[in-house]
Amino acid sequence: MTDSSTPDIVYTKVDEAPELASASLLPIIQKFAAAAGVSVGRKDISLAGRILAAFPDHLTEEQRIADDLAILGDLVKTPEANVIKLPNISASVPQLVAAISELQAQGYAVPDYPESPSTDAEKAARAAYDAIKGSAVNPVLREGNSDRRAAAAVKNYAQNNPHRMGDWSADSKTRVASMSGNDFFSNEKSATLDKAATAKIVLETTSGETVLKEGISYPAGTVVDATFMSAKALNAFLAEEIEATKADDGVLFSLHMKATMMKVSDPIIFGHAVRAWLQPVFDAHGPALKALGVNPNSGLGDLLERAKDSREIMADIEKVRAERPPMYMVNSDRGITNLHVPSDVIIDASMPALIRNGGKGWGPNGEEADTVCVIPDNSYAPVYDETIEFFKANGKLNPATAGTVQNLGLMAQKAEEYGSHPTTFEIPEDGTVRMILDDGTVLHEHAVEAGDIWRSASTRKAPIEDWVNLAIDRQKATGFRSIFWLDENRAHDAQLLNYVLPILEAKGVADKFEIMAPREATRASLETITKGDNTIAITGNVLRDYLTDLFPILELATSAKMLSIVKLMQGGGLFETGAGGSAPKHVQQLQEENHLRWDSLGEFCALGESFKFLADARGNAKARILGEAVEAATQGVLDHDRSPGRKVGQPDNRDSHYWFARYWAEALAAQSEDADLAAEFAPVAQALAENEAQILSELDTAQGEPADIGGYYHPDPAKLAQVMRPSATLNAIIG
Ligand SMILES: NC(=O)C1=CN([C@@H]2O[C@H](COP(=O)(O)OP(=O)(O)OC[C@H]3O[C@@H](n4cnc5c(N)ncnc54)[C@H](OP(=O)(O)O)[C@@H]3O)[C@@H](O)[C@H]2O)C=CC1
Ligand SMILES: O=C(O)CCC(=O)C(=O)O
Ligand SMILES: [Mg+2]
Repeated sequence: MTDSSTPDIVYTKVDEAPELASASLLPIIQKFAAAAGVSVGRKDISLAGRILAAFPDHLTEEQRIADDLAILGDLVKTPEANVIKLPNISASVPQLVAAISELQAQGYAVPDYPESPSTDAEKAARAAYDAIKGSAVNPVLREGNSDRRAAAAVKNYAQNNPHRMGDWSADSKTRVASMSGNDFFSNEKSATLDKAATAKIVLETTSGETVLKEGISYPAGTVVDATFMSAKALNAFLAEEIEATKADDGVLFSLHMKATMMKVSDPIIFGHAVRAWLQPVFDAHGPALKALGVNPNSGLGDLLERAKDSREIMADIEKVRAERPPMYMVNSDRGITNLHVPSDVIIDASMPALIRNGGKGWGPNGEEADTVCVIPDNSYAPVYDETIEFFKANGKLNPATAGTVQNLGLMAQKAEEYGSHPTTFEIPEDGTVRMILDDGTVLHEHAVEAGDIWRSASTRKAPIEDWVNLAIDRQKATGFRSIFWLDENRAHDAQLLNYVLPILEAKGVADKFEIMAPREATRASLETITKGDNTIAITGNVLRDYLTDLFPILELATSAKMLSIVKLMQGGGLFETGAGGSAPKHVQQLQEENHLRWDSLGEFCALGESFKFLADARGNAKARILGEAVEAATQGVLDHDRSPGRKVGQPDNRDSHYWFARYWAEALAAQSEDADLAAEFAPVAQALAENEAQILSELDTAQGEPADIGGYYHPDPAKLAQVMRPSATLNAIIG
C-alpha cells in the first residue's frame, strides 16, 4: 500500500498532459520547497489510480493503493488542507473501458466494465465503476466556492501580445439551436426547505409505485430543484435541426453539452443525438444493432466498431451519411466526428474555441465552415447565443484592449446540477414523479413519459451565503462592475435571490451589485470588456464552468493560464491549476514526436498561492519568500516568452520548467529578507545560468522521435521520468 501520511502541500497525481508535465516540474518544486522545510507530496486522483483503489481484492498486496480521493475528501474539510489540484479525467464510459483494459494488460486483474450486469459480482463492479466515471473528483474536493480570474501579469501579457482571433461577419450562418420547450429550463420547479428533511423520489405508474431513491437528507435552508427533459420533445427537436442544418448548404451540424460533468443526464442526451443522426439505420436494424451490443450513449465510434463486419448495416450507414448535413469534427484528419465519443463533447471547451475562431468549426473535408450549434437545454444556451449575436453585430473582440471577466462560482458541497448524479433518472414508464418529504409533503411533482430525463439538484444554505460574502469581498477589493447572473423568472434562481438580496441589503451593499438573467448579463459583460472595463460574473456552478473557459479563451486565447482558487469553507486552501482540462491531444503529440506543448502557467500560479497560503496558515516566513519568488519567476516566464511552442522543435513544456526554475532561483538569490535562502539558491541560479546552452541542447535533442511512456492512463513512472527529464545536466542541478 502507498504511504497514507499527508505532506504539507498535496500536489495531485492526475492523467494525460498535466501528469506528463508533473514528471518534470514536481522534482523542481520539491527541491525548492525543502529549503523552507515544506514537504510536497502526491495523492493519486487519476482515473487509473481511482480504478485500482476501488478493487483491492482483485490485486496483489504490492499492487494495492490507498483510496487517495477519500483521504483528500476528508482533508479538504479541515483547516490544514493545502492542495494543488491539477485537472484530471472525468471519464466517459469509453475512456473508463480503455483504462480498464490498459490496466488488465499491465497485469492488474481489475474486473471488466459490465455493460449489463447480471450476477452480484457484476453488479458490485458496475456500482464501483459508476462511482468512478464522470465528474467524480471535483465535487468531492471542491468544498468551497470558486474564484477564477486572470492574474494581473497574465492579463497584461495577453494585452501586450494579443492572440489571433477569427473574424466574424454579420452574415455568418453560425447559430445556437435550443429546444422550444419541455426542457430542463422550462420544466424546473424549486423550493427552499424551512427545516431539515429526508426525501424520497417515487414514480407512480398504472402498474404501481416504484421508489427511485430514498433517504436523501437535506439540512434546513436547502434549495431543492426538480425538472425533466421530455425525450419526445428532444427527439423532435434533434430531427428538425438535422434537417434545418441541411437546408443551410455547407453549414456543419454540431452538438454541445457536458457529457462528463453532467454524467447521468448528458450522456443520455448525447445518445439521443447519435440515434437521431442514424435514425433510419436504427429503424431498419434495431434488433441487429442491439445484438451487437450497440448503445448509442457510447457514441458513433463504438457503434461503427461493433457494426463494421455487417455489410448491410454499414451500407445503410453510408446511405444515411450521404443524406445528412456535414458534421462538425473533433479531428478531421482521423475522421473523428462530433458524435464519436461522448467525452469529446465538452461544451465549456468546444463553444469558446468555435467562437474564438469567428464562429467556424472544422468539417469532414478539413475545411472551416459556419456551424449550427445544438445546445438542447435552454438554461445556459442563451449565453452562447448572445455571444455569437454580439460578435456578428460588433465584430470580434480585441484582446489588446479588452477588459476582463472574473468569475465567482457557487460550487461548494455539490451545489446545483453538479450534485444531481444520484438523483437523475431515465424514466422507464409513463407516470408521475414525486419528490416526497418525510412529513408527507409533496415537494415537487411532474407528469412524465417513458424515456424522459428527470433530475433533482440541490444547493445548501451555507455555500450560498459563503458565495454571496465572497462576492461582497471581491467587489470591495476590485471595485469592478459586479453582476449576479440570476434570472428572476427561473424557478431555482428565484429561490437563490431570496438569499442574495437580503444579505446584500443587510450589508448595505445592494447598490454595488446588478442582477441579470444570463442573456442580459452576457451582453452587459461583453459591452463592459469591449470598452476596456472589467466585471465580475457571480454565477451558479454550471455557468462557473462555462464562463471560466469562455472569457479566458476570448481574452487570453486559453483558460490554462487562469488563477483558480477554492477558498475551502473549513479554512483550508485548494488551488486549481488553470480552468481547463487535461488536453488529450497533447499526449498524442508527445507519444508521436516527443514534444509536449502543455503550458504549466496554471501550475505556476497555483504554486505561488499555495506557498503564500501555507506561510499565513503556519507562520512560515520562508514559505512566503518562496511564494513571492514563484510570482517573480512566473512574471519572468511571461516577460521572456518562455511558454511552450506548439510544434516539434520549438521549446516545449520541459524548457519552460528550466526557465521557471532558473527565474525562481534567481529571485530567491536576489532577495534580502532571508540570507540563508539567498545563500542556498545563489549557486543553483548560477549553475542553471552557466549551463543554459547545455541544458537547452539536451532538451532539444530529446524531441522528434516517438516517446514511450509505458501506458496512456497508467504510464510507467520510470519511463515517464526518462522522457520528461532528458537533461542530465539539469537533473544533476535539481538533484
Ligand atoms: N479541472 C478539471 O479537472 C477538468 C478536467 N477536464 C477533463 O479534461 C479532459 C479534456 O477536456 P477538454 O474539454 O478537451 O479540455 P482541455 O482544456 O483539456 O483541452 C482543450 C484545449 O485547450 C488547450 N489547453 C488546455 N490546457 C492547456 C494547457 N495547459 N496548455 C496549453 N493548451 C491547453 C489545448 O488546445 P490545443 O490542443 O489547441 O493546444 C487543448 O486541446 C476531459 O477528460 C475532461 O473531463 C476538463 C476541464 C476541467
Ligand atoms: O469536473 C469536471 O468534469 C470538469 C470540471 C471543469 O470543467 C471545470 O471545473 O472547469
Ligand atoms: Mg470547465
